[in-house]
Amino acid sequence: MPLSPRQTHLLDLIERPADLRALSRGSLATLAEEMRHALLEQVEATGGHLAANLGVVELTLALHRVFDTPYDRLVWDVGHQTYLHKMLTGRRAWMSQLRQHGGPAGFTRRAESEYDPFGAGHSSTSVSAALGMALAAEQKGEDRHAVAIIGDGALTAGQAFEALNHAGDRQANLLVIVNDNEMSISANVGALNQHLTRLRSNPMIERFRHSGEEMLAQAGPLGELLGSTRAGLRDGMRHLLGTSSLFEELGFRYFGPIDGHDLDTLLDTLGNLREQRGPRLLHVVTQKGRGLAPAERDPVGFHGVGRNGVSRAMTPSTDHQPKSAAPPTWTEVAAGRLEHHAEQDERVVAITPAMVEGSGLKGFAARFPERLFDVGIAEQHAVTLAGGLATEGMRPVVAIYSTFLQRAWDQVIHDIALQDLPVTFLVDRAGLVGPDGPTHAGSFDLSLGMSVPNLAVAVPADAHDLREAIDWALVHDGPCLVRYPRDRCPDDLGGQPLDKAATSPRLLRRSEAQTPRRVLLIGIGAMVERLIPISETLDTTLVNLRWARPLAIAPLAELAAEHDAVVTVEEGSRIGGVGSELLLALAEHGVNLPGLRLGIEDRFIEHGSREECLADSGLDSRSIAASIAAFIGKPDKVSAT
Ligand SMILES: Cc1ncc(C[n+]2csc(CCOP(=O)(O)OP(=O)(O)O)c2C)c(N)n1
Ligand SMILES: CC(=O)[C@@H](O)[C@H](O)COP(=O)(O)O
Ligand SMILES: [Mg+2]
Repeated sequence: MPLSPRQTHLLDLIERPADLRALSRGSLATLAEEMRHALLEQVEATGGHLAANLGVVELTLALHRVFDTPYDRLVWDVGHQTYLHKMLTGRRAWMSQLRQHGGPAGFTRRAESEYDPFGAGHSSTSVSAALGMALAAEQKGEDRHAVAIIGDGALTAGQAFEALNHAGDRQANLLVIVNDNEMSISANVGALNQHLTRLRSNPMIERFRHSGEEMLAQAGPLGELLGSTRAGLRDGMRHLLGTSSLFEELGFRYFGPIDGHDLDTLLDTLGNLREQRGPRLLHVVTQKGRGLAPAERDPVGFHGVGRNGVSRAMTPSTDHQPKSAAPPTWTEVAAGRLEHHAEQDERVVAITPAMVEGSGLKGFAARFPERLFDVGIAEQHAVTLAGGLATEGMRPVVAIYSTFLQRAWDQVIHDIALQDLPVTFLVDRAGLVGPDGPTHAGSFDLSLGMSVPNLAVAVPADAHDLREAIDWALVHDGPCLVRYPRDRCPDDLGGQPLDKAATSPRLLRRSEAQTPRRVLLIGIGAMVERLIPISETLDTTLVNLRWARPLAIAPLAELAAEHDAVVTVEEGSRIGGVGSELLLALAEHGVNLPGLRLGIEDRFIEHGSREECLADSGLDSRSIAASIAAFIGKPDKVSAT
């Protein structure tokens, strides 16, 4: 059922937030309606993060109405809920290319607009960043507001607490807005979430607060005098009732909870807060998916949707749709093997930092609910928790995206590898992810992992390798990282092992070319599949490396010695990656050949489709073939040694 176009008379008037401030207050409810509809139309056309945006229509409008943006700084956490913010800040027409090559990013981005004072994509940074801005304003003597808007999910991360801890102590001039919709991507978890629920569901506090404030208002000048101690009175009441908020204990004045869809309440409350200084926290209750019934019912399914995702949701589904014949994703294959092991071995437990769905753990959750730990957005904790479990003989598996693991490399090194603990890391979204862009690209797990002692690193090229790697990891007496991309997974690319080790590379093809043009092409991970036709066309030998650590250097050196050049291809940072390590190791083994390393270039790759991102880094099939051909076509270089 296509979305019916609707007029957006008021929204059409808004080029900048200043235009919004010029509208009559009475027209704002209509504007909110228009914004919600424009959002649906836009996500229908482009896909993107829908449910979180539907939940912040009124909040976004109210913030830009009350605060003097961009002079006042709005720092949105994660940034996945900023589509309306972008619409109101001069990017509405451009949004038709959202997350596409050359279009606006799906997150905030400094380079995009002066209204995006801080870029994000990873969660829980907003309070730190806004605090930095508040302290800078203090240093420079500027009276500007710094406002962090953070979700209840993002609030579960350690960094958010670190920032609150600092801000409360400094008594910084900072407003933190907690956008509480009781959801992370999945239902939110944790004791803090329960604390927010208690705060939400304490009408007694609200009654006391309102009647107390009314009394003060009616007391005229005396009330005003007392008004300065109003926060103190309120704090006292909360203490008396035993419902003091954690935030007050940390030095913030706590306001709310208020209904984040009630525009009048939002405007009044934010207006009042704008007149105050010091650390303030406003608890706003919103509904993820608000205004689109299917998204309200299923905010998890509507966290992110593809093109036409809105109209599809509104079309009654037929249960007879043909099943897709496409191969499974890497995520599905890995999750299936994990479940297989969990079935066999009760020591196998899975840990996810708030990515149950994305990491393919729904099946595991249903089958082994007691053995799945969703720790919230807490990557560092997830890793060290696994370490603790491993010390007690469990076989923990941390299912994590490469990009989010970046948060926890100290834990991987210090807590896991240094103690040689048997923790398995299923590192998903390794490589270029596409529309989420550089904030979410998994470019660094290989170059980081290559240098960590004790850490085994599997780079499976197909489902067969992936299953074997997980099998190996779960009996190995030490840590192991298994990495794979956001893509479909080929079943079995075949090939012969180079030696008897379980971690041996596989030879897929032998070159028939004569010296001096015999090239050994070493494919790393998911790149191997696209190298098969290239190696045939260019007549190279082709090896599927399978394991980056341990690196099977002896059989590889033997094979390389029969060649005149070596080319490595990996979907990870070229700098310090597997290719670099391999070529150096070969040289140390006396095989000193000209080498070409293909990998993610030394710059951040912009968003686009996954194929466009690969092309941007020279890793699509055509570019790889061209690079190798150019390399082979330089006989001087090839014959130089
Ligand atoms: C460090 C990090 N871990 C995980 C994610 C993936 N992620 C994106 S949004 C999200 C849920 C955030 O929940 P919340 O902050 O409450 O925002 P909501 O979507 O509910 O508005 C998660 C887990 C991320 N972006 N960054
Ligand atoms: C905003 C965020 O970080 C997630 O929602 C992310 O976009 C999910 O990515 P996948 O679609 O790859 O699971
Ligand atoms: Mg939330």
